[in-house]
Amino acid sequence: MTPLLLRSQIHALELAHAALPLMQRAGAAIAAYVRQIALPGSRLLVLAGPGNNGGDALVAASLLHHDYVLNVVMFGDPQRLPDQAAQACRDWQASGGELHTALPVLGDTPGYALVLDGLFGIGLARPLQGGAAALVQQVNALGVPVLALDVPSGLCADTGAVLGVAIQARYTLTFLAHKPGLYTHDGPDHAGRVQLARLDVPGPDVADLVAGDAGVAGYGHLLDAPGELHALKRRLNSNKGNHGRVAVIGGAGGMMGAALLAARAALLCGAGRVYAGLLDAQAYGLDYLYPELMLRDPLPLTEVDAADCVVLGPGLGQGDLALYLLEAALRLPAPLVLDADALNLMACTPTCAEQSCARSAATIITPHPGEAARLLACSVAEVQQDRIGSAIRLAQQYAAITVLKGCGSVIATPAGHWWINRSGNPGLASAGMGDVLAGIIAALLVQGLQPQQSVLTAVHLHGAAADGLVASGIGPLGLTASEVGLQARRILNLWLARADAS
Ligand SMILES: NC(=O)C1=CN([C@@H]2O[C@H](COP(=O)(O)OP(=O)(O)OC[C@H]3O[C@@H](n4cnc5c(N)ncnc54)[C@H](OP(=O)(O)O)[C@@H]3O)[C@@H](O)[C@H]2O)[C@@H](O)CC1
Ligand SMILES: Nc1ncnc2c1ncn2[C@@H]1O[C@H](COP(=O)(O)OP(=O)(O)O)[C@@H](O)[C@H]1O
Ligand SMILES: [K+]
Repeated sequence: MTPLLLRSQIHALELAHAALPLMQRAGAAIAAYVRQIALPGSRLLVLAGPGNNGGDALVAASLLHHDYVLNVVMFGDPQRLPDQAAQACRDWQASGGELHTALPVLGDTPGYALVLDGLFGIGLARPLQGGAAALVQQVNALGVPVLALDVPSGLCADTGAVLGVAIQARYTLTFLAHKPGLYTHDGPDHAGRVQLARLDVPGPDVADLVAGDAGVAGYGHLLDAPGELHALKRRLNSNKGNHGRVAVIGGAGGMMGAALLAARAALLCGAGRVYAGLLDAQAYGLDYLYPELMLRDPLPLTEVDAADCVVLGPGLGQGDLALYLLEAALRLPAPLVLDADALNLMACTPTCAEQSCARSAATIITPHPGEAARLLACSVAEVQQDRIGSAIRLAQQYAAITVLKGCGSVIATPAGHWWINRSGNPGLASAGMGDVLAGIIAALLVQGLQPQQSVLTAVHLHGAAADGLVASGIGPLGLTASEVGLQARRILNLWLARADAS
């Protein structure tokens, strides 16, 4: 899996390799990339900021000078550039290059083929305001493809939060290592296609030694592959009893669909037996589409007691029975997946955190940002401003593997390990998708994957299913959770066959 480094960890890597000509290498990588995407002779707009990100842009400008028409806009005082960037600036001027202080008016001359955004990189320290914000807005309004250098200016490399306003790039060439902010929250909307230029610096072993902020164990990983699936391979001589029992509890009045979606997804992803304990007194005794499901009254907890994994929450409601079931489930010795209303109930029942921390089996919580905000007693905006930190805090507060859902779902463990999922698309932004995810996690878990591996694989599979459907014209508009469950089955079996063949 691809490492993701926080800014503090990138700085550690940079320090460890300070003797290398990194800015020269970054400039060369930019120039090579530009040659791939812009025709020689075309006009380029180069934005150079007040730090080393600007230095990178200026080195590239010098390298591209002979083959392109370049307009370089310097934001900030060139006299106050850091040493290497100041040298890059002198080199640019020595080669006859001009520095503009504002976007040149082009008049009748042909427009820009490409903008190189070297305003701010990982040194962005506060929201863009005034001249910087205006420049970014002007550039976004040009409607010209932008190549962001390292990070789109205005985007926080650690969190993917837009600080004021941010460059809307078509491409991002990022240096040394991938940054989490490119892959979660607003990052993917601003970064476009991301490519890494390692600058001939070996992997992030050094950064491994650097603990991030409080609670962060080290660098994270981009979840861009399914991982080890060997445990899912079935013996020829197997029976349903070998493939685990999932119990889904939820489906109060008007919300039975949520529990059925989770239960069906568990069935489709291979669980040997799936029970659905439905709170709705009017619940049908049968799921006509999937009569394989065993629909029960959630009380007594007989099937639940025997389950190898319990999913509690889809359509659960927040009444007295729901709370009773939550507290009973927290006492079960089986792994537990808590979603939706189970999380809302936990947020307003302080004893649940203590109960969750005391459990011997794995606890998995899958909040969307709204549920996470309730659990952390903060606003959704605060959760989103720091999705990695929020996921780790939740994992620690509940001693639970946590999936903070949304664009670039963040998975975190109580030990502070973290991942960002790369699969998925906004077709998933529709009702019922979270229920399907909970069911998939449980199915993988009861079939023998370890809890952490179940969560990572399920999250990636869920997104990959949506991506596969969108690629075949089903979605993003109108993609349904039921279709994602079916496609997850197809992809999981393909992954398994591929793993088997290799
Ligand atoms: N790491 C490496 O190994 C390598 C790094 N490289 C490159 O260096 C980049 C990091 O460079 P960097 O540290 O100089 O920071 P950078 O992003 O240019 O910005 C800092 C400047 O911006 C200013 N500033 C900040 N926020 C602001 C705001 N809101 N509004 C206005 N101003 C603001 C800030 O001013 P101050 O906060 O001091 O007032 C300071 O002047 C990195 O992204 C990569 O491109 C490559 O050369 C390859 C090797
Ligand atoms: N824009 C998006 N990009 C990628 N994944 C998304 C996006 N929006 C939603 N998802 C995914 O879809 C699922 C939605 O879950 P949730 O919000 O709990 O839905 P529901 O409560 O309706 O079941 C999560 O797995 C989430 O990560
Ligand atoms: K930039």
